[in-house]
Amino acid sequence: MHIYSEKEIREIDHQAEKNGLPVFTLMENAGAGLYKALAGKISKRQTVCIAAGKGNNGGDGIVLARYLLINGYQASIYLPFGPPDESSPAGKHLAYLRACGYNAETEWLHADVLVDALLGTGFHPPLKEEAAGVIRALNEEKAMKVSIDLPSGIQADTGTVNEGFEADFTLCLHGFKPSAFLMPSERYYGETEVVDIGLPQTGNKRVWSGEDAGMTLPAIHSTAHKGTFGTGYLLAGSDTMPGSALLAAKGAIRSGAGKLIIGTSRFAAGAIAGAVPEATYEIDGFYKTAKGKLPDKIKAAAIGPGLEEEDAMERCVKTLLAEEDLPVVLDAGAIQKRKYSKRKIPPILTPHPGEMSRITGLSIEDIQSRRIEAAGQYAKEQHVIVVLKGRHTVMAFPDGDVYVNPTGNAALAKGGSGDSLTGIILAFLCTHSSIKEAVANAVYLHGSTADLWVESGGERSMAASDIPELIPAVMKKLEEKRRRAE
Ligand SMILES: NC(=O)C1=CN([C@@H]2O[C@H](COP(=O)(O)OP(=O)(O)OC[C@H]3O[C@@H](n4cnc5c(N)ncnc54)[C@H](O)[C@@H]3O)[C@@H](O)[C@H]2O)[C@H](O)CC1
Ligand SMILES: [K+]
Repeated sequence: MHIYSEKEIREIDHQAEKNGLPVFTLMENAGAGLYKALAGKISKRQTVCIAAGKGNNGGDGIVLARYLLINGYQASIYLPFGPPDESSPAGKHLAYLRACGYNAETEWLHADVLVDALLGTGFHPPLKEEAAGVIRALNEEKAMKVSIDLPSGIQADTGTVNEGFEADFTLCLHGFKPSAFLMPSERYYGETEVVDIGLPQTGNKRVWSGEDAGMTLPAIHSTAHKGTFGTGYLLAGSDTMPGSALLAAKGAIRSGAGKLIIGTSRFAAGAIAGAVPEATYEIDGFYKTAKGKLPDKIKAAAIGPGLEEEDAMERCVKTLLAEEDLPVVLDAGAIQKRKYSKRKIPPILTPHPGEMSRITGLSIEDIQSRRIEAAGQYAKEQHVIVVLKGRHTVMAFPDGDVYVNPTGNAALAKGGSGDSLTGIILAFLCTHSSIKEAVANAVYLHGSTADLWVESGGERSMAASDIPELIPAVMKKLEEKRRRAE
């Protein structure tokens, strides 16, 4: 399930045209694919009105109308801005439809099913008043509402919306557009489905699906012992925030960390040791690491939950990053504005939008309106892995790959939920051989705990401490997915 920006879609179309597959043909494929997807959702008793604009999005709607009519559906076409230019691909498809003998054009948009083919990736704000009026009229209709590619009035790449078609579902062509994962634009999409139009998938941005997680979760062999996966080192918790270390540690233990050393204050160790008897403790590990000392033979490290930014932090991070082969997660207090040099294993930063704003200098609003782009840019520039938390957590890698997480909900919007995520990532860095898969699966698993919670509990009531307790059931589901993928 790939994600393409407007620019990428334009380049893909251009390449296809150059290589012999013109937009006219892609439009034909789009219409046929849209028909297949839509026919399963509607009946021949229902009337379908396709509101088509003058661009290629409208052309897709015109081809869809032909397939519906050929197959006995009651379809009509509404052209509020007039017919497309005769020489354009959409204009040629309209001429072909007319030549087939169908008199489908109407001035009447009332129907059981309304298809929005007004504006697609070619829309650039501000929305003209004429188009806004049509979108408003469509929204007022009581009908099943379907958008082609993206809801009209929504931009492909940003989440900002002034006025848009409110779809019940959207049939996305070739792949998703970033705005399907941004707020508030996401709300206008309704349910989404990708329609294949015969082009190879070439992008480096995609949704990290449950299938991906199942395929990449490592198997546990019967010969495994506590040392099989190596030791995780967690630098977390302080006298005032001992709970952060607890939440991260429990996340790590429940996610399969064989051995865990927690570097924390004496007070915090005393406060949490009873709840995490599996771990060993490095008292004042933070200050020891700041002085250049690390426990022997650690496989991965995470630093930040429950730690304040202070002078020793920079020295501590420096010690960790000096170990070229050591995967390191930087969270909370360890996320500061700094320059990273290229490293064999890129540091993994887990900022929420506020922290992302602090380290990039961009406003939170700007980051949120283009999360995929903002995370991707920082990851490339700084040679780091960015896990930009929030709805649809974005994972961006220095090589340009970006994964968007489909799991999770507002139940996770609580203090402490990020601490558990850090622990889960730490455990997965120990158990996975691929850093990318470790990060993506950890984020997927973390979000899935909230999805499981809302099956029986209210979003509001979930606490961060519920996350580790929900991991075993979610892990079982993932393990089943893994077995099915074998
Ligand atoms: N590879 C693919 O995915 C393919 C997708 N297809 C479809 O093509 C559209 C994009 O088509 P394009 O012609 O570039 O643009 P649109 O149809 O989205 O829009 C052009 C249309 O919109 C008007 N317009 C632009 N901005 C505004 C505004 N602010 N207010 C009002 N009107 C505006 C403009 O004047 C034009 O009339 C993509 O979404 C897919 O649906 C191809 O069919 C095949 C390949
Ligand atoms: K549309």
